Amino acid sequence: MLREYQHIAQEVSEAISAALQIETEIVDDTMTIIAGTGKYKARINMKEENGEIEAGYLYGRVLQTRQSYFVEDAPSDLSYDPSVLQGETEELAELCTPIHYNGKVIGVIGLIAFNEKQRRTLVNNRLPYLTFVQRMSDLLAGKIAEQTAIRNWEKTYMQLETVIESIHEGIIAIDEHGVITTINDTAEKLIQLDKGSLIGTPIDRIWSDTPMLQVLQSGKGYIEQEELYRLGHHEMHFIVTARPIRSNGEVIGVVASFRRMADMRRLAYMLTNEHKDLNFSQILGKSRSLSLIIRQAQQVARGTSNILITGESGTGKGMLAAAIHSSSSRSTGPLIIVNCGAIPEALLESELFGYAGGAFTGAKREGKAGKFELADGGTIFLDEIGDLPLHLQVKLLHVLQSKQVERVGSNKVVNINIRVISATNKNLEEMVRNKEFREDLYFRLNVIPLHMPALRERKEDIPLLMDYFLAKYRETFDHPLLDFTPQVKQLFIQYPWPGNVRELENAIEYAVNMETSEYIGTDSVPLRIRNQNGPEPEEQSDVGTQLLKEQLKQFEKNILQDMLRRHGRSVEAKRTIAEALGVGLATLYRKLEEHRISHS
Ligand SMILES: Nc1ncnc2c1ncn2[C@@H]1O[C@H](COP(=O)(O)OP(=O)(O)OP(=O)(O)O)[C@@H](O)[C@H]1O
Repeated sequence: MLREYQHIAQEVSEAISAALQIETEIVDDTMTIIAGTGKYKARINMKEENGEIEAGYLYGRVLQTRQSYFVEDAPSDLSYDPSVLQGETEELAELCTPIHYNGKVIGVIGLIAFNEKQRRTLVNNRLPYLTFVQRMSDLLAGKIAEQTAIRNWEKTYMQLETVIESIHEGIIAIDEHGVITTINDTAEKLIQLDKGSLIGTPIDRIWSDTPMLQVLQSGKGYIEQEELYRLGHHEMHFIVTARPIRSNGEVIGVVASFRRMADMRRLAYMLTNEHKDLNFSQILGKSRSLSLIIRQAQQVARGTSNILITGESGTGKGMLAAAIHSSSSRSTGPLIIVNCGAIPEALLESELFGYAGGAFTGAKREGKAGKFELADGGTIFLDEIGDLPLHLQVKLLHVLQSKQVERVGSNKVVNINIRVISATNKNLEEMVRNKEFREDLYFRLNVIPLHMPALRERKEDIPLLMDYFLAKYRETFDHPLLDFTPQVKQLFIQYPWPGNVRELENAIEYAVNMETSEYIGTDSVPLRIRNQNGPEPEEQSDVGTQLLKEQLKQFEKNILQDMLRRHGRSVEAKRTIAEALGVGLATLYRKLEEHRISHS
C-alpha cells in the first residue's frame, strides 16, 4: 500500500525532518524503507532490520503491538536491536509510531537522533514530537485514502465511459439544472452536433420542448417514446427512453437513451423478414430482350433515380424491382412492397402515409407509421401504381417532391429518404391522356423506364423456364419426374402465355401434381394450353364454355396463390387477403380448399 504512494511518504518524511531538524525514516509492513531523509534516503527500497518482523526489533514491535515507542538510549537498549551488543549501533535515540490505515498498521514512521544534540532535543520534547509524528502519520494515511478514492473513482469513471461509448444507442444526460453533462459518440453522430459544444449547455437551448425536462420535474421516466426533433432544417425522428437519476431520493438529473427510428425499423425489418436476397441471376432467361433489360437495370440500380417498370402481369416486374434494390447501395435498408391495387381504397391512404394516434375510430392509440416511413433508408416498391386513386396521386406527388410525409390526422412531418420503384401493367400514358393519372406524377415516377417483355415475345426463354420450374416442383412434391414429352414442349412454346411466367409456373405446378408417369404428357397440362389451337367447330360452344370456366377457375387460383405469396399464410395475412378481395374469411378458406392450395 505505502509503496504505491511512495512520493507522498517521501514528502511527509521530508516535512517532518524540516520541522524537527531530525532524520526521519518510513518503512512499510514488509520492513522495506519507503521514504527517508539523510542516510535513509540512500537506502530507500532496502530492507530494515534484516526484513524480519520480530518483536526483538523496534519496528517489528511497533507493527505487532500497533503502539508508539521511544528509545532513549539505543546503543544500550537490547529491545531496540539485539545486535547493539556488537557496539555497531550509530543511532543514539529513536521515537517511532505506527501508520494506521483502514484498521491495519501499514508502516512505521521513525525519528532518529544521530548525535547528542538531537538526542537531547528528542528526549526533552518526546511528548510534543510524538503528537506531531502521530498527526503526520494520520495525515499520510488520510492522503493515501484520498488518493485511493480518486483512483477508484477514475477507474469507475473509465469503466462507465467505456460502457456508455460501447452502447449502440445515443446517450445524453443532464444535471438537476437541465445542463448537459454527458453525451456519447453515438449521440454526437445521431444529432450531428459537436459533443464539446454541447456539454455544459442547458438542453432547452437546443431543444426547448424536450420531455427530459418534464422527467426532471416529475421524476417520472418513460420508455420507448417516439420523438421528433428539429435543429434548423435538420429533422430527427428518434425512439427515446428517459430515466431520472436520483440521489438520496432527490432527482439530480435525467439520462436519455435513443435510437434513430429508421435504424429501429431496419432492424425490425431484418429480423422479421426472411431476407430474400433476390439478385439478377435469379431472373431466368437468355433472350436478347430480357438480357437487355437486365443490363439496363443493373446499370441504374447503382443510382437513386425513380424507376417505372412496365410490362404485362407475371412478367417478373416484382422480381426485377427486388433485384434492383438488392444490388443498390440501399440493400441494407428495407424493401417495402405495396400493392396499390390489392389494398381497399379506404385503407390505402393510412397504409401509405401512416396515421397519428386517435386519427380515426379504431386507430391505434400510439398511431402507426406508413409504408413510406417504413421504407426510410431503403426502397418502396409501388406495384400496380395505375390503381392509385387520383386524390392519393396528389399526396404521393407531394411526398416525392418534399421528401416528407405527414401522417393522416397529424401536422407533424417526417423526413424520408427513399427510392421509389413503381410498376404497372396498365398503359399509364393513355391514362394520363384520359386524365386518370396525373401527368406530373407520371414524369416523377418514370425517370427511368424499364419494360419487361412478355413471354410470347421471347419464346426462346420458355424451355429454360420449363426446366427450372420442373426441377423446383419435382423437389417440392418429391416426384420422380424426368422431363416433358416433346408434344408438351411444343404446346408450351406455341401457347401465347397471357399470364406470362407466373402462368407458366402455375401450369407446371399443376402438371407435376397431375402427372403419374415419369414424363409430363399433354393430358397433365391445363386444358387452355392443350386446346390452344382451338377445338373442332361442332364442339366449339361446349368446349368453349368449359374452357372459359376453366380459365376463370385458373385465374381465381392464380389470384389466391399470388395473394398468399404476397401477404403470407398467417391468419392475419388471410384476413388482409379476404378484405382486399372483398370476400369474407370463411369464403376465402373455402376457395383455398376448393383449389387445393396449401395455406397453413
Ligand atoms: N424471369 C423469371 N425467372 C424466374 N421466375 C420468374 C421470372 N419472371 C417471373 N417469374 C416468376 O413469376 C412470378 C411472378 O413474377 P412477378 O410477381 O415479379 O411478376 P409481376 O410482373 O410483378 O406480376 P404482377 O404484375 O402480376 O404483379 C414470380 O413469383 C416468379 O416466380
